[in-house]
Amino acid sequence: MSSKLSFDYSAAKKFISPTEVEMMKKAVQMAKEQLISGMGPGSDYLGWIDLPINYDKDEFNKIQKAAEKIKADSDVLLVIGIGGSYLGARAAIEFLRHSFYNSVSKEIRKTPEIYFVGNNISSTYMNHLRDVIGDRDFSINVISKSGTTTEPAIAFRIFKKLLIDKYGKEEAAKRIYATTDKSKGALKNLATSEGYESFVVPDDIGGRFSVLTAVGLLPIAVSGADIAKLMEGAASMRKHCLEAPYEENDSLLYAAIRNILLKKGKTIEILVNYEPSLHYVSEWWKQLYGESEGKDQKGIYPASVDFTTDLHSMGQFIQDGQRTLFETIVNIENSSSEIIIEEEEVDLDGLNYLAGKSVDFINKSAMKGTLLAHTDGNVPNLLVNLPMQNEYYLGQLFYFFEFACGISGYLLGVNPFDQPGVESYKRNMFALLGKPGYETQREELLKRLEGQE
Ligand SMILES: O=P(O)(O)OC[C@H]1O[C@](O)(CO)[C@@H](O)[C@@H]1O
Repeated sequence: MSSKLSFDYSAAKKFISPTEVEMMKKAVQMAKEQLISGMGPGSDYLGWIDLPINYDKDEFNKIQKAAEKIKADSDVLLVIGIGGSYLGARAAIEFLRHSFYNSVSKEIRKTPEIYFVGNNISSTYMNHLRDVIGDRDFSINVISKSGTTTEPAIAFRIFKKLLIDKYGKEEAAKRIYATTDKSKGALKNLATSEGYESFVVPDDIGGRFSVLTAVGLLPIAVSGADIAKLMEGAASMRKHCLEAPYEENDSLLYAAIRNILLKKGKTIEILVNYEPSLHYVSEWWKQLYGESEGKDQKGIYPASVDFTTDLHSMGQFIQDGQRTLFETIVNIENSSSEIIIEEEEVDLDGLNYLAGKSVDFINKSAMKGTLLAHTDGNVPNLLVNLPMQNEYYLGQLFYFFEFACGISGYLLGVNPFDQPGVESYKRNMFALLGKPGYETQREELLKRLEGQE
């Protein structure tokens, strides 16, 4: 077993020549130089680079204390946030904790149930969540870097009322934890005026790079996962990313290879897993790469599948559809639990040939077989190997993808740290909702919508 995450593109060698990898070296090194010197575009948002060795220890202790209080006084924690203020925490909790975290008995889980809200505008979802909370004790961690995002603001208004109705204003304020900008935004103002305990999203860390700040760490700590180990893993990967030479640098090579493949018309990258617990890691990764690279009419479209589940739905397309795809498999080398297939006296289901084999061995065989089949179908397959499913290696994985994302964005010639395109839908939504200041756009949009009827 290797002691760190490793990137392996040996299965894709028929699509990529050693010369191409060598020829990318200079560009990658320049991108790295730009990134770490802060000379590239978006350099106001590079706080994540040194975060794993440079984080605010007082804030970290405060997070752990708050987590202990929530664990002690709440059956349920609501985590309100969207995008980067949601996906990292959910990815970590689903990856690190029980597959049925909220449903398993409290004796096994030992920590509060955790539900995510404010990541959609569905009244059905929110009403159903009220049913789940029932009359149990709960707390809220509301997370918004800008403090002005509509989805979490709506959910917060609704669930804050529930909390106040249950506990009264004063006690409710003690059960609200706000993670936001240190000085500005509606949420910060509310937190200050109501006296909520607050945590800071540093100015120089964008939402999608914020999982290792209080944004991710407070909910992750409440779930019982070890956030110190998570930071340790990220710190070890930071060292590797910064110090390992190009030829041995997993993150630099991943950035290089995906850009080589893009130049060959592989415009869609599918992140693949064989463990359901990685589903939200893929969702986190999609925002990281989608918001960072998809601009100026450029970028690799980040998609994801959960195998073997999706082999029975998307498998046909990947094997045989339009040849614009490549796959990156996140492979957990050593499964954390084992089931052995038992022999049955009468082999009615025809599975006795598997007797004595572990379910993980079967899963890995499915992975290897699929990798070869997809490669034969002209879909290059890359591998990101994680030795085990724990906090340390998840910290490595987060940092590995973040660093590669910065490099890859610069290779592509975009600013990987802004997201101007997200504003378009917001402007239209505000205009249609009649938000003050959007009167002219409202008229125009209403006319356009009438024309469509
Ligand atoms: O933390 P905030 O400011 O509520 O933003 C949530 C998400 O919304 C976006 O700003 C896009 O609108 C993402 O970049 C961000 O992760």
